[in-house]
Amino acid sequence: MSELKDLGEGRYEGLEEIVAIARSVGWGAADILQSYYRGHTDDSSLELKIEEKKDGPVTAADVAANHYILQKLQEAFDPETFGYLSEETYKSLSEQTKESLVNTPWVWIIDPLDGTRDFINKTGEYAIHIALVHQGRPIVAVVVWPEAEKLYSATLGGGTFVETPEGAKTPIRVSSRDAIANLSLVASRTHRDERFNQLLAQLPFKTKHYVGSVGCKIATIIEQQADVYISLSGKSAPKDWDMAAPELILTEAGGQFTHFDGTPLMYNQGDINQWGGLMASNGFCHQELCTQASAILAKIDA
Ligand SMILES: Nc1ncnc2c1ncn2[C@@H]1O[C@H](COP(=O)(O)O)[C@@H](OP(=O)(O)O)[C@H]1O
Ligand SMILES: [Mg+2]
Repeated sequence: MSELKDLGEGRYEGLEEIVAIARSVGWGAADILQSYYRGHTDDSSLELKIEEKKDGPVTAADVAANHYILQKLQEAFDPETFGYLSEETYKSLSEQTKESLVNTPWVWIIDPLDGTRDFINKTGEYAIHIALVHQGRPIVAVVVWPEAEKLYSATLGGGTFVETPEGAKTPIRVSSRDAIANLSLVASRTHRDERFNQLLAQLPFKTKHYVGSVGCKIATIIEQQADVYISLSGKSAPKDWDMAAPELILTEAGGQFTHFDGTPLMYNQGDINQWGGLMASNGFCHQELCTQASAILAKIDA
């Protein structure tokens, strides 16, 4: 691999080579997840074992895809230089390793199976997220939606592309709908408490859809089937690996992705939770949506 260089001011050298590797790893992981999803029952090693954990279910598919992604990335990107923050392995890291990860400038943030609940329930809405962050911000991202046979990839400043297993890589952009009353919202199917439902009920969107997996929700926005995704933490919050790759594929496709107060999401900061309200949109009414959501929440909380 040729050298990855930080040229300053958000410019990098070597991102194209890196995203090419991440894309190939993304397709490989999709094959693994699909063999579990399809349930090749003649092969008992592909049986879907499900474990209910505090943070939700973990399946044998999560574990197998995680193993494959880490192995492939670590072969290409020296673990001496690159940190690895993955949903399936984070919990088992020692406090010392977690601390040194925070001080590592280049970190791969991986969710081998986002939308595990939907994977188990066979809605087809599950995704693989692979992002490289530099000093807390994403610079390379891959999101694969296996059941749609689509892979989305982005590099900072280089745009977002979509590809199919046999097709060419083509640029993709968000919709140009620019009035809130014409926008369609996508939100979580399962992570919604009463406060979040009240917020959504008071926002004047044209339509509301509930889709599993953050990667699939952001994919529906860059495919122009929706325009806005909102996340609001409750007792629990989504994590770095849920947001890092989807964020970059949206912003490089022309959208915006921020906290309700307009500040950027920061990753690998020690607390892997992404607390509070997060707004992802096609960009046209972003500021107005953030202002409205904050005002509605302030009333709900009063
Ligand atoms: N409020 C919340 N608390 C905890 N996790 C959340 C969350 N909102 C979203 N997530 C995580 O984001 C992913 C997509 O969730 P959803 O489909 O509900 O949008 C899931 O990841 P995993 O499936 O990787 O565990 C889920 O755990
Ligand atoms: Mg996830």
